[in-house]
Amino acid sequence: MGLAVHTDSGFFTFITQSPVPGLQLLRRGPDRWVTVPAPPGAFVVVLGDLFQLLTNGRFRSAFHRAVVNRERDRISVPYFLGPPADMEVAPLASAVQLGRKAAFRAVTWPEYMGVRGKALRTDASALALLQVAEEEEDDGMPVPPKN
Ligand SMILES: O=C(O)CCC(=O)C(=O)O
Ligand SMILES: [Fe+2]
Repeated sequence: MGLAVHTDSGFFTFITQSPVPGLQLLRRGPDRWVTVPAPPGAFVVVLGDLFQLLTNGRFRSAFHRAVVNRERDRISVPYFLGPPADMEVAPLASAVQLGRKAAFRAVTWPEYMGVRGKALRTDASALALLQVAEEEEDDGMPVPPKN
């Protein structure tokens, strides 16, 4: 089973993989897929959308995908770390520059998942739907690449 390009929802994802690589991260400018090595015992840490929201866009969630091959089985175990379900996540005051507005509205993780479902149906990104002002590094909301 492979996985189409996406960002994760929580703060961080910790992924451990069998020795068959398949996880790929998108590097920007120019866009290219980079295969993440899978040394035994290693965990890959992926930043998710709620971390981007929390840091007001200072840290960006990473587009990634998983590719598989017919020759060798690949197993990966992701652990999704995020806030408790009833906790509202909003941009940290210390991440918003003086005189600027928070770029995103506050959401809980379950509320974010609802927005993400809506985003999937409309081809938008969940973070774009939660955005209320421009991000500080104003190079626009990243657009997911085509697979
Ligand atoms: O299979 C992998 O290494 C990635 C899994 C993943 O991206 C996810 O479950 O969100
Ligand atoms: Fe993922």
